[in-house]
Amino acid sequence: MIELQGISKSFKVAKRSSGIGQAFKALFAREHTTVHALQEISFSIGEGEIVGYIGPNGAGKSTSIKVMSGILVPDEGSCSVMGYTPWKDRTAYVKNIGVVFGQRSQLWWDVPVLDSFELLKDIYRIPDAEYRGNLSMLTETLDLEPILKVPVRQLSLGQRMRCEIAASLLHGPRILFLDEPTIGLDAVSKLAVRRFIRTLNEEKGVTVILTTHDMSDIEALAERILMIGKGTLLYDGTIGELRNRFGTERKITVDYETCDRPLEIEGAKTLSWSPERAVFSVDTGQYRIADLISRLSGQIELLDVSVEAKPVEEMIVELYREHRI
Ligand SMILES: Nc1ncnc2c1ncn2[C@@H]1O[C@H](COP(=O)(O)OP(=O)(O)OP(=O)(O)O)[C@@H](O)[C@H]1O
Repeated sequence: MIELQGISKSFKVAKRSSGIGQAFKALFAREHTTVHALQEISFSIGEGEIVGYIGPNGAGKSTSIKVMSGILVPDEGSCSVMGYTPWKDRTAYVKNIGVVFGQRSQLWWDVPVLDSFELLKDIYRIPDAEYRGNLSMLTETLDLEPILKVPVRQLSLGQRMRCEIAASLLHGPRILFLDEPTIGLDAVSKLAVRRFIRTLNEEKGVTVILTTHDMSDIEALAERILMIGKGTLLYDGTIGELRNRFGTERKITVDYETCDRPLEIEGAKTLSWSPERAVFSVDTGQYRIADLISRLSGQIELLDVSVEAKPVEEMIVELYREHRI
């Protein structure tokens, strides 16, 4: 559905010098530097996938989204999305995609949300019946009824984001590009946005490309991760593969009434112990967690047990460190 082959994009940026003398000189001979935002990026994404596109600040994520959505023309390489070259066949192409930039609005600030939607209906030339069907589905699933008549500038960030997502889907696109859609949202709004994206993907088969710095977004939504750093693609794999790459260690925390001696279980290394709680580390490649818990419960009455893998956030930080980005 999406195919990028050797995409590169550079920006020429004017050098800023300090001091009045330097600024005067720059009026006549401005110096430039080149920022290589994307360097020979290649990947393909299949229909119905949800892909997490991650990387540290300035890695090239937004530039990639802009190339894929046809806003930017790359210097080199080819990009085909549903058979279109995004920056060439723009008018026909944008009917097939939805784009949300979390940091920027596509809604008109001073008019009620519904008026913005009507304008988008005209811009995208959405047939009446299709518009009404999509609007009613989006109003219900994103709980927009109470805010449809409110001007955008009066909305909270969470309310606005739900409207932005609806706006990007009014024309029923097959692909949705989301650039930091949960930035600044509270926990409840984040969960609502994630639930909606998941349902959209499962029920309508919409392909989703999601950039975010929030690794819990990635964990909740993306099966596959593309990681970019300094303009280069550094990792392409599933979260499961990432977990295996970082080992099969799991942390087991057990709570019990009281126990006056450290518990010892074959196959588990004790990380910490107190009369009410013990924490073990287990290699699940060698020992089954169920066996360890059953051995523990044979020794002591357990009140609570939790099993944790290394958080995705930590794995990603290690991956960034490995690649020195
Ligand atoms: N219009 C532009 N003019 C000059 N430089 C740009 C422009 N757009 C992006 N860049 C540079 O290209 C590089 C990649 O930027 P990009 O916005 O794609 O990163 P990002 O991964 O989305 O970062 P962030 O997570 O901070 O949003 C950065 O060094 C940025 O300064």
